[in-house]
Amino acid sequence: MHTNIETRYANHPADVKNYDTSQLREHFLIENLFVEDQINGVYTLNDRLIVGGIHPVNKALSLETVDQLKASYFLERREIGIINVGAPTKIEVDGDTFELAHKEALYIGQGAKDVVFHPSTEGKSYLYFNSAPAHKTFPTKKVSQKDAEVVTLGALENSNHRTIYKLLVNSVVPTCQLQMGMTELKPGSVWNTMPAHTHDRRMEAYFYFDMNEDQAVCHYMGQPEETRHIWMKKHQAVISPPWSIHSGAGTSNYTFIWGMAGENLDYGDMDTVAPIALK
Ligand SMILES: O=C[C@H](O)[C@@H](O)CC(=O)C(=O)O
Ligand SMILES: [Zn+2]
Repeated sequence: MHTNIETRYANHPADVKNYDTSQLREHFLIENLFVEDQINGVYTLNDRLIVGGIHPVNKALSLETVDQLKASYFLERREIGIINVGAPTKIEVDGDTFELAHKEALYIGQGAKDVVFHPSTEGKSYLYFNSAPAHKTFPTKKVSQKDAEVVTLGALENSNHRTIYKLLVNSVVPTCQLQMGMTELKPGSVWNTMPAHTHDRRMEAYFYFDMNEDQAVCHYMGQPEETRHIWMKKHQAVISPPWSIHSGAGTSNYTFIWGMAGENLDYGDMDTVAPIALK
């Protein structure tokens, strides 16, 4: 076995209000996604999303089923989205090989039995994934930044100039409930998702990368009138419950991956909160 998936329960906002720093980190922060020759992650009871990292170095790693699923194979009742945050690498899906360049995504539909992640021959293979329960099989598809729905938001004057690549969204690839994409901040811009928002219909997970090891991102969460922060390093992820804002400010620019699951596939369904309304 090379897979480690830890269960995290969902939290009530009235309870989270009383969490200290270590409790906030224990419940929401995901620190060790990339361990050599392992698949590591978290099964959150927020919409049952699995958030994980795959780091094959010396051997290929198969997507094993885990206890939480009580399924004979991982994708028996699930779909998965994978984004390459490392060197170019190969993923095999029931005998078909997909070459994934840096920042390319792969959607694998429910029912795929043999999924194998290979070490990179050009550097280190780092793959980040989100997986959600699925009721139907949609075709497996590779998605590059050029296939994405792209929007550029913000301005350098507000330190939030950024490009959003909607990779695994329903205008690009049909999915049951998973949506994933990547947001790149321009040099000099540090704020993501500002103005912030909530979407009670969907939970979300953020994963920060593309930054120097000695830089950090201060991630904001909580109800808009009761916010908290979690300091995060490169290659860490954080769970955002449906009732929480999810926004961050870095000590440099960075890129992050967002992934959602829940009630709808409507990216635009969000309740925006003005900066001056936050507490
Ligand atoms: O619900 C959507 C997600 O929070 C992100 O796509 C927001 C984001 O990338 C940004 O504004 O920088
Ligand atoms: Zn969001």
